[in-house]
Amino acid sequence: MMAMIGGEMEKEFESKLNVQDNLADNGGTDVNKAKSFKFRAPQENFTVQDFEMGKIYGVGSYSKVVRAKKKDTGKVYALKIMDKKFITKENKTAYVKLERIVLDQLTHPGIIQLHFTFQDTYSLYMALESCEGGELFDQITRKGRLTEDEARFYVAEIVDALEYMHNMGLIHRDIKPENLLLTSDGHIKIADFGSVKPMQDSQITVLPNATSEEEKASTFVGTAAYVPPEVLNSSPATIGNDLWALGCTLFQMLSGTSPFKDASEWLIFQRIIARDVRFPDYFSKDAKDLIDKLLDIDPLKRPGAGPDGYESLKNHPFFRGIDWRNIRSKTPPRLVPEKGPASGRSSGGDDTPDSSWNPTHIGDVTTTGNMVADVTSSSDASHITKLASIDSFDSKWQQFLEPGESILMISMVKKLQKLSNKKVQLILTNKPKLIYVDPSKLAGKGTIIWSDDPNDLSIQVTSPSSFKICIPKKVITFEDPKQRAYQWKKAIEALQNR
Ligand SMILES: Nc1ncnc2c1ncn2[C@@H]1O[C@H](COP(=O)(O)OP(=O)(O)OP(=O)(O)O)[C@@H](O)[C@H]1O
Repeated sequence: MMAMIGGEMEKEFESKLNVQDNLADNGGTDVNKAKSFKFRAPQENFTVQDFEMGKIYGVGSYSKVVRAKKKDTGKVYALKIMDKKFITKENKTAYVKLERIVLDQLTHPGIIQLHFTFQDTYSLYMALESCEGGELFDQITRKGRLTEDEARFYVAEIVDALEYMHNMGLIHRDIKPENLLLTSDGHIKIADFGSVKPMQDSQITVLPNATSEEEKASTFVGTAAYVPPEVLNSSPATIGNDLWALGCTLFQMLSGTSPFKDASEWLIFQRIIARDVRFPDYFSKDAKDLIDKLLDIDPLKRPGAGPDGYESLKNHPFFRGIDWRNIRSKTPPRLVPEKGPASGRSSGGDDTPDSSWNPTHIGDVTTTGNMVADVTSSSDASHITKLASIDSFDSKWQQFLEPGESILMISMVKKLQKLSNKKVQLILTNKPKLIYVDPSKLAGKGTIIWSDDPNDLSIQVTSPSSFKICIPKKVITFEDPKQRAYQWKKAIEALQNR
């Protein structure tokens, strides 16, 4: 019975995702149409049993990325796992296809490489080059802010990769510190190509129907804080989008926060449209000037987007001394490791045998499809947390909302308790409602009773990353690694005073 259901699902999914078939009947006039296309990164017949699953690198809106070591070769990959049912239900097939086909055609040391793909009844798997150094975002958070030399190193590597990508006719559209990953030795790799947009004259082959639902509905693609003003005014995407986002990213490296920060997306958009940007005094003249130019309201005036191409960007005084031809041979800034139980672990080379590997944590395909276990959250290898089964894999927070209710703010935070700290998803809705959810079990863990009266509900910020929510007879302490404590306070108080 299970097999039949699985088989049906696979067929349905295949019909939506079959690249070769789509290409074969392509009669459209798309600029990037292909009569025949062969993937470079092969579609393998592997199964999850061929890998030893390790820690979870991160969770995206429709995927989970897990460290996975191929048993026969010992090679380590970042396995991006996507639940077919979820992707189909959420109309994300266009993103998946696009990311797969685009990554397949890109070869640059500053861009994450796709090694191979495979699938089973429930999931699609993309074996990506593993970035052991984590997100640039976390380096900024851990260091507070970067020195100008450190920022210059990272921005130069990003510029080098963007130049390649833009020359290939691709706009990334979601450049931000979370999508800039670091290798174990600290070099930058651009990741997350789900929002990519090929230009008219792109050298990249895409599918004729590779337009996402959001695109068709012309809602904006990307991340609120890094989106340029013209996109908010529904102008078509240009490479200027990425250059604006680069300006925001440099600002964030140097200051610790993005330039257009506010409590809600709507307020952020107001700031972007007004180009309400204020430079801290400690930014150098050159850094201010470069950011100011990258944040030009006119996308064509942003350095890199004008008629002289990338020369005007690379020749900017901020980059004085950069040897653009040998950029990847320079020594990267020191990486600050994560604090906590995992920090003592070797974050070193992909081939380093890792004592936390445990043969018992391989996916259980017999009962639930695929289960993966997080073995690195504790040095004790017997501590194995089973993650949500594939059915609830990646399911969104929507299930905790009523019809018409929408999320105003959401953060993966730590709820500090006497004996143990719990990771929870804290959600504030427009109802207003304040709840926290267990992200792995996808179970509601608590509701903080709402009151407009600050005597019955108040929020105290104790540092940029920690805050307390005070309700009658109870104080709940949270830690937000993304340092949004003040934003939480602002958002809750704004709702109380609405
Ligand atoms: N190659 C990789 N090596 C190491 N970690 C990775 C790699 N690719 C992704 N990650 C981590 O996994 C997380 C999830 O990645 P994914 O591409 O699925 O989604 P995302 O970019 O975070 O979100 P969304 O899809 O919602 O835009 C990332 O935030 C990143 O921290």
